Amino acid sequence: MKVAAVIPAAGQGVRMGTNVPKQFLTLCGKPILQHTLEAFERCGVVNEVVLAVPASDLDMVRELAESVSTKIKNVVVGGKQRQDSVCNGFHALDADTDIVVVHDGVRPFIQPEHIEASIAAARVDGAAIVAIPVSDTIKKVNKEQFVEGIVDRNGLWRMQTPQTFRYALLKEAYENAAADGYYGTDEGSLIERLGRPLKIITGSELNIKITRSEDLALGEKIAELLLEG
Ligand SMILES: Nc1ccn([C@@H]2O[C@H](COP(=O)(O)OP(=O)(O)OP(=O)(O)O)[C@@H](O)[C@H]2O)c(=O)n1
Ligand SMILES: C[C@](O)(CO)[C@H](O)COP(=O)(O)O
Repeated sequence: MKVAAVIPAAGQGVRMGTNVPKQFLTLCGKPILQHTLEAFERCGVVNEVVLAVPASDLDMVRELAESVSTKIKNVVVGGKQRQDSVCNGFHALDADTDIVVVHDGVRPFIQPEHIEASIAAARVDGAAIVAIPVSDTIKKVNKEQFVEGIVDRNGLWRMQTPQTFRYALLKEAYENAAADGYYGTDEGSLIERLGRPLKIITGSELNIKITRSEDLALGEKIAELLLEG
């Protein structure tokens, strides 16, 4: 079985507000993207890794990636939106790939067992997403920041990555989305449009997406916690 990971890391990091895109910021002494690559290096089931990065960082990332990972198949230029970047990475894969694991470059605390669980589920069900159940009260809030109403949280889960698919299914999902000009915030939404099942794997609260500046301090603590464990 050939398993490939596509890691989108071509975002601007607007919400982080730094000049350097957040995937290259230092967390516990190394770039965030390096932590992510090391997690995939530790995951024995993944055979190869494709990265999508900003055009201006292609050479720098290729050097970094090849120094920490033995699995780099290609480093490609990302696109305008996250979906474009993942799609560019997908097109760098061989057609005999069985399973594709999509994982945000800025989720550095993914544990190999969650990657493996998503792969095992995708083999059976075609598509699997790592997610966690919502544990707060959820309300709909308007632009003026007044509550419009409560949302029943029963059955609500927060989607993370990895999002893992059989190659042929993801290919069909991209073709379908491209034909309709559809953009989603995750790959799972492209599968939903096809009406295919999506299995949910329970993940971890520690698998945060580094999005805003406060996530950097939180990330340092999570890294300490994982090192202790
Ligand atoms: N055009 C894009 C946009 C995002 N990403 C990647 O998708 C992941 C999750 O996206 P997000 O957290 O939204 O990152 P940014 O788009 O960089 O953040 P922002 O929306 O704050 O600009 C990140 O690894 C990011 O680099 C990408 O590869 N290409
Ligand atoms: C794919 C994702 O990580 C699932 O939670 C998320 O949607 C990506 O973040 P973005 O802010 O929508 O780019």
